[in-house]
Amino acid sequence: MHLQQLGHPPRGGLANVAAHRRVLSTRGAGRFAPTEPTPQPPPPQVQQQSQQQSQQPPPVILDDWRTQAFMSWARGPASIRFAGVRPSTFAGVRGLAASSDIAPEALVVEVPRRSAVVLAPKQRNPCPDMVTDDWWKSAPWFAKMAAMLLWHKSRGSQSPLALWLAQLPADTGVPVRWNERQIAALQYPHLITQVKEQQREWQQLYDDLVNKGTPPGAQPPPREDFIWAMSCVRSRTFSGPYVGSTLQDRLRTAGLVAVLALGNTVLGLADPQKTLSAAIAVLLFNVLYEVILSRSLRQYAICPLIDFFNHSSAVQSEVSYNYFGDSYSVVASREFKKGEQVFISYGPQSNDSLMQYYGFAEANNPHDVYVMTDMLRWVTAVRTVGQSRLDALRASALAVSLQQVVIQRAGFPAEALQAIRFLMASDKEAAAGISSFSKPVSPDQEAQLALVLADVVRRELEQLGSSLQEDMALLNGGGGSGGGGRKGGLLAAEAAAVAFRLEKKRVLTAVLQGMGA
Ligand SMILES: C[S@@+](CC[C@H](N)C(=O)[O-])C[C@H]1O[C@@H](n2cnc3c(N)ncnc32)[C@H](O)[C@@H]1O
Repeated sequence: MHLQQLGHPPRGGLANVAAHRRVLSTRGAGRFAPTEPTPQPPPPQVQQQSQQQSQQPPPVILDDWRTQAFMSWARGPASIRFAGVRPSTFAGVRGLAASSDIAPEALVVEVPRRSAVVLAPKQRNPCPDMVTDDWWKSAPWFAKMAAMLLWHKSRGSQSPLALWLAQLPADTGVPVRWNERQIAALQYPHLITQVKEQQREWQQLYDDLVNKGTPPGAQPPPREDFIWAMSCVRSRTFSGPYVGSTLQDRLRTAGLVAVLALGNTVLGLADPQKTLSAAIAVLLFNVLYEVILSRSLRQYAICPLIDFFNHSSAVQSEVSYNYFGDSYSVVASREFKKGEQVFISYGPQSNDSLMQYYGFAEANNPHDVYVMTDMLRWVTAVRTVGQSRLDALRASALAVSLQQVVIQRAGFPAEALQAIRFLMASDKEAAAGISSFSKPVSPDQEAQLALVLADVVRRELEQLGSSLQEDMALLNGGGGSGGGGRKGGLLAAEAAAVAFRLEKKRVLTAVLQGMGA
């Protein structure tokens, strides 16, 4: 069975597993759903960026004791199969480097489910000594997985996952763990609002755990640990539709039903014909129930070693679940040369979600957008709009079309264009009603519209607090980045914020260039 990574078409894979693979996606993908305009081919600078994949900094092979212990565990007790990759750092960021040439479609990593942290739908509370069943039932998936992680951590070397846990990053680099000043450095109201909401939500989850979710006699984990665990979960989990029971579980159920049916027949408790029909009915019901169930439910998994892959939107390799092998795997989507970083795709994610959930922004990300939180403010600042026209817009179906406007490099959403055409129209034109502005009214009005849009984008750029050039100078000043988290003399959080806001400015600049402004 094949699950789809959000936005990615199913791909072929190893011949023997392809038909039974399900592709999983990283969380966070798809939360942000631009609706308009129609996707365009990537602009030239994006294609250039994709080609630059091979110009990655050279890998520095990781051979510290933690990595060595983890890799021995992976090879040994965890039975993780991998070929042609080794943990390395690239300009200070850990990832997986090709240790030999990797052919397209080669199996790169395969992790048995038993060596992964998996959350299946309706899973019973696996850590009742740490969280109550009531908390478990009401907590969101990532809080449950965080509790599982902390439970394993609390068992120290007793946990089968101890050597994997030991090498998780202490600083996940995500803005939910930043202070006010660092968040403000993002300069982008849309993400600032999202991060602050996330901080409130996570605080509430922790308060619930402390006040209602800790069993009598147990100590809740420290707040910092809980927040750290949730940020690890959100940046390392893949999810996909639930596949129901594993093949092994189904065979076990079938065996049990067969034994019961045989017992019944041998002991003469029931007519063999009826027993056979009942057994078949039970098995069919079982399979059908799970097939129906699996359509609406999701499974979540963090797979050791697969969680070392960094993201690139220029590759298509995905994480898949192999039903017959009961394992998760990554198959190379293209050739990787020895020494290159082997990336996977976390899905077609904008920098908003990459920043919020993973703590980085991708340069020239083709899926990036700019969400303008209050476009009407700029429209009315750059052109005079009569009050009655504003009232008519507010009373129409397009009332919110100039709030949270999702702007792509390719342009503006159709509803926003329609609303601005209506605001700019003469009284005579406007009398035709707002619905008549869904398409260009006249070449003159379209020319006016383009001028307004260019002015709006310039206004937005002007109030961002720094220019694209200043951000580039900040990032490049002093050069280099380090594991300790400095880049161009900036601390990791500041560097990430500057890199992020630079990309937002690139989106707006590309919009201006696209309009010839
Ligand atoms: C699944 S982990 C990948 C391995 C991770 N670099 C590590 O050392 O454990 C996801 C995290 O890796 C980092 N990451 C992934 N892709 C990246 C990229 N293209 N550039 C910079 N950091 C990236 C981010 O910190 C993200 O939260």
